[in-house]
Amino acid sequence: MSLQSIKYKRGSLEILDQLLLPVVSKYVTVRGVEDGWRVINKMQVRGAPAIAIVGCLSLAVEIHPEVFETKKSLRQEIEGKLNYLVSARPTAVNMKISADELITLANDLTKDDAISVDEMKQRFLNATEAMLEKDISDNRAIGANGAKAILQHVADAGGAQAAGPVRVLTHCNTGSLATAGYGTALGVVRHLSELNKLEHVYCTETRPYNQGARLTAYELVHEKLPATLVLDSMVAALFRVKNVAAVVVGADRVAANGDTANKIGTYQIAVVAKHHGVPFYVAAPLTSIDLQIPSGDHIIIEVRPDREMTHVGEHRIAAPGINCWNPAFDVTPAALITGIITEHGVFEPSQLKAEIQKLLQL
Ligand SMILES: CSC[C@@H](O)[C@@H](O)C(=O)COP(=O)(O)O
Repeated sequence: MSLQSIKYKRGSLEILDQLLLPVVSKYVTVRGVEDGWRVINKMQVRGAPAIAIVGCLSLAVEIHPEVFETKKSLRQEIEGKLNYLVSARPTAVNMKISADELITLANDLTKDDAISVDEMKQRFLNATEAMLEKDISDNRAIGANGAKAILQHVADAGGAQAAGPVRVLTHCNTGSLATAGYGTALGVVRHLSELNKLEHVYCTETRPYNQGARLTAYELVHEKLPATLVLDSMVAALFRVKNVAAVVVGADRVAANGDTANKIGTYQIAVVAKHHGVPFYVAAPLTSIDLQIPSGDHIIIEVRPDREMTHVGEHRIAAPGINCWNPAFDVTPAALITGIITEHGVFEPSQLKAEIQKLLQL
């Protein structure tokens, strides 16, 4: 059974505290929006899809016992609190996209005279809860599409791994812990394994928060997948000697031109992959794609506290007094990206906007 980062039933929400993993496995109760904002901001829950789902469900558990006199008061609460939740972490777009969708729903229901305030609340709860199932089914589709694309690329290129199984590299954590389940980039790895086409997966440590060493490694060991941890500084050496067939990473925000913000260190892996001729894939659900911004220059990069660099847990590792720069994400230019793997297919960055507009009939 895969790990469960989010436990929800109507009126009750718990998240697996990712600050304590892999040493302690403990669930934290999220009683409402204040708790939701805090667990996202402190990174007790993290990963773009999980941030959005926990944020929206924190509002669902808050609203569940409340009684609203009017649809207008319910709508105001939904809009105000969702916009507040968007401010917990700025780079990932999923929370913003989900908030906008739910606010639109609340506005439509407010205008519809045939719907009572109680029905409006039920419809809002149903829409929020549907995010859990949808995320898992999207991830399964991403896994299948990504595995197919990687195997096809390897077959087209010929060479040692032409018939698979393949060796892949991933960065940060994009698995069950970062989503409602299955994972995005890690879903691709999982699907390769289900096809018996995964020879080995390498995961980076992902300094400074160590999502790779603490979380991805934990998931890979849990799933008994053939995996090896490498330090972030080892990627070039790894490509030189280990015959890696592809890189697959997640995304926090993909701009309309395909530029992709993801965990700090992603950009340098893409540069090194280009040098070695290794295809570089981004796995992202449509909820991570921001067609409102033309390029990655418009993405706000979250800068995290120095302490995440200077300390590991309570232990100081950096010289006291040194200045720190700690951006949590970087932007990989579209030119370095082979394909963007979505639940609807794999798109070249230059085709992304047109393909999605076609899908959404914009
Ligand atoms: C499916 S998770 C995709 C991204 O959110 C992931 O790659 C990442 O960068 C996570 O960053 P984090 O700071 O741990 O929230």
